[in-house]
Amino acid sequence: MAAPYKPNRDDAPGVPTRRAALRLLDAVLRRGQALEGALHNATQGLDHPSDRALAHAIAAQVLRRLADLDALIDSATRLPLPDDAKARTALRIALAQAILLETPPHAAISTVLPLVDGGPRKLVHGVFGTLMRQGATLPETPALPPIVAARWTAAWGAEMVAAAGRAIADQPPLDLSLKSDAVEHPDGVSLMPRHVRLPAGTGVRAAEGFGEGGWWVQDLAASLPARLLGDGAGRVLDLCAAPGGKTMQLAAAGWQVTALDVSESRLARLSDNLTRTGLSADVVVADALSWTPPEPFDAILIDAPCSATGIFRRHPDVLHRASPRVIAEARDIQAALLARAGDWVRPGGTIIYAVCSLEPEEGEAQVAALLDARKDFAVSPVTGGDLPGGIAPTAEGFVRTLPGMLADAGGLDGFFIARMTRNA
Ligand SMILES: C[S@@+](CC[C@H](N)C(=O)[O-])C[C@H]1O[C@@H](n2cnc3c(N)ncnc32)[C@H](O)[C@@H]1O
Repeated sequence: MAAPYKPNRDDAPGVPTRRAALRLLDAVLRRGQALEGALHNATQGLDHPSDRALAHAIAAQVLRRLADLDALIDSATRLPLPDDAKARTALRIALAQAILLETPPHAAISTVLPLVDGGPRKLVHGVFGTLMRQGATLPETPALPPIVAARWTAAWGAEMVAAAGRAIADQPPLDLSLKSDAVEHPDGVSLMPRHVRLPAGTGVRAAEGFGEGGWWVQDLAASLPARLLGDGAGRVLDLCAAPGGKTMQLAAAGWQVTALDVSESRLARLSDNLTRTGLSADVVVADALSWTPPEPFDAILIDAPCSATGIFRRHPDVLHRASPRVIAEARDIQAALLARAGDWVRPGGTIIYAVCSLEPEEGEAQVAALLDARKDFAVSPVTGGDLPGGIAPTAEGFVRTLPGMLADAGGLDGFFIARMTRNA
């Protein structure tokens, strides 16, 4: 972990926030950290929550529009700046503010120039000035990082890539999962039973019924895996459970839930969520790669750790962190989890395998490998009735949500989900 940051006392107002944005971008783009995970360290020394929020917003906008911002910068420099040059990142920050966050250009550049003190200040000033004089704008539809665009074009086609670009431009709506349709909840659009969709930017804690605990925030796609198990029919293992969105669904549906996760801090959030919603589960802190259950379960839900490229709308950093190495590492853990869990479900029992990833090797390929290796498992095909209107199962009976689906209703995250049963 990077050493905590020490503030520079000579900084003019506004500069520390831009320094924090620079550290955030450095953490994501150079060290492969998650944007949310880097926030605490990178914003040390910013006393006001609004400054921390601004640093976060600037970094998130840069990550959303990185390819387009870089194209602008390259259009105004004779020799391309190296990808990881501080001058390039400083320009990305200044341009994102001036073009996307409505910061007056003089404020956008004057707060950024100190970031390149002792370096190419003149160049940064000159490139920014040139672009502002030209009235630089960004394309209406954001471009994806070229490596992601190439990968997704190969896997899903050009139309999906265009839809993913459009999805980056819009703030996604807020989905709630309800404990039951009878609970108090804010008014919104319901796309399935026990679901409500609210406009983007709705504040959660102030929303109706938060204190009563009748609902929790969960993207519509993320609610599908637990729905596929139906009403409680015995003991279920929620493997990789924290922070507990699916645990709460399963408990609310009447399952006796064992919620296991390797992360103690994330499980603390799961316990808080259970307390707020008045639901219960047996919570186990353990590494699923070494833990063994005392007896088999009736069902297992594996919401496996993954590259998380399906949640790029809310977490644009995933687009830049999901390198081939990261995807390959996730794939190895997923295969090991699936292989172990196969022995933990009773004959006749069900496994749900889910990943919030748009990479086929983490989804379709994992299930194909399991079905190949374990002849005692078969797909239990998902039907249209299990899914929101407008989404159909794949020909194999899986769920594959992609950018572009339900676009008119606000879209949903990218997920792969399979339901399999072990032969009795
Ligand atoms: C996709 S998240 C789970 C989200 C959760 N199911 C929900 O709906 O709120 C994946 C989880 O896997 C956990 N995890 C990763 N490796 C693990 C392992 N070897 N054993 C148990 N949990 C693991 C992570 O700590 C993380 O909480």
